[in-house]
Amino acid sequence: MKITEIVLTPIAFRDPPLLNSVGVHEPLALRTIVEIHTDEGVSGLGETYGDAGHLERTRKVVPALVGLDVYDLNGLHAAVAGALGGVVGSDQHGLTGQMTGIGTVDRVFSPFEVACLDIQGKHQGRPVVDLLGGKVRDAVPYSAYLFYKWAGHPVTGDLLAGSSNVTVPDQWGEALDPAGIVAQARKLIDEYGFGSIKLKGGVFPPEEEMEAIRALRTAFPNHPLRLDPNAVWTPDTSVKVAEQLDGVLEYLEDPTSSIEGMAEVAARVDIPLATNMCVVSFDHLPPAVRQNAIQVLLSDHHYWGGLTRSRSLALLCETFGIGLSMHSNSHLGISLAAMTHLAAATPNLRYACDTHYPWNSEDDIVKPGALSFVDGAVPVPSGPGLGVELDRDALAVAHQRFLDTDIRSRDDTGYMRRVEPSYERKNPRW
Ligand SMILES: O=C([O-])[C@@H](O)[C@@H](O)[C@H](O)[C@@H](O)C(=O)[O-]
Ligand SMILES: [Mg+2]
Repeated sequence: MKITEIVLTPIAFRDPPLLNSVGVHEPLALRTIVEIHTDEGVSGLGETYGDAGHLERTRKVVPALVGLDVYDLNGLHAAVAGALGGVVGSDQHGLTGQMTGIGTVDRVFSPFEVACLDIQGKHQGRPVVDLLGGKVRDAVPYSAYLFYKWAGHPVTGDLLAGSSNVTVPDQWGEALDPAGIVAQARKLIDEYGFGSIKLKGGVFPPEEEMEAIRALRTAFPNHPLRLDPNAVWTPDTSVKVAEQLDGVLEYLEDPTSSIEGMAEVAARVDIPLATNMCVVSFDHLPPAVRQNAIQVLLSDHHYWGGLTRSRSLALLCETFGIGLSMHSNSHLGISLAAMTHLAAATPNLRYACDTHYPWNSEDDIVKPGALSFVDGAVPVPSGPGLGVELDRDALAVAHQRFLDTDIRSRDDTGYMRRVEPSYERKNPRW
């Protein structure tokens, strides 16, 4: 079954002003939608990052993939590696860890692999979960992903003109203190039924973020809690926080940077440490295992080379006694479907997965119906392949948004500086 054509459509969708350790989300986030067409008339979908560098690398490999068989995933991976010719990318904002050569290949390969699995599933009349080993759960639990945030994006005349005085409030409201974070959690949990909570930290001094965690514990006594400051604490600060939140958090995510830094903290604390920053490609695993740096890995098929490689990663984690969770960046429904099929086929994925979806779902480019949240979990779409269909009108709107904006790469720090010119990026900050 040969690939006859690949269409890449860069899109932009609205994103609230979510704060993190390097700044704040811009009003629009970028993705690229991948459509693969075949000589048998079956087509498949993938979704990946939309930043300029990644888009360019993704475009670069397309000619090498046309003519290949959608069942030859090894051949496709080799073709991507060959076309990239050893190039090493960067995610610039740096929140998904340091990229390596193999990590770059895996990142570019991923949406093509997902689209090929979508085609294989449609061809065989089976959902993707069946191609990954079969369903071990009917629905995949996700966590309420909380962010400190402004009431809305600052606006003066044009969208990015930059004054912090005027804002257009969004439906989520402001969350800059424990009460705001608890209110945000309540809204997400009321609407989606989430049974776990993650707070994106690294925004305020650790004492304030611990206060927010304690407020969440009081408000939601039975919800497992996580805190993720994206590696802006020193090892000593990380140890202090871990000691004070021992018994409160199910895991502490990326408190400090590097495998060595995480190993130092892990040796001094009891609380499990999780990462989606210091172990982000296969060549990071041996040193992380040798140094006992992490207890939980947040996998992410977008940079671990797609769904089949993520299944291999799960097995490696099981082998080395590392727990498995799932990471998310801003994304739409094709990614949510892929994440759900993967998690449903991964027996040792025992933590609720992260998802940004509630923050961005209003601009989704898949037709409604296939994806829903029931008690905080997404039932595995039952249709063949990924089980989702493109909404061509919504895709056209999202592509036009991309054409109309100047944003070509995610730049949380640059956007923050337009609003607060004295903002400095620091690592470690505390
Ligand atoms: O979207 C964000 O601000 C997150 O901080 C994201 O970029 C991270 O990659 C991610 O969610 C994480 O868990 O580190
Ligand atoms: Mg993280």
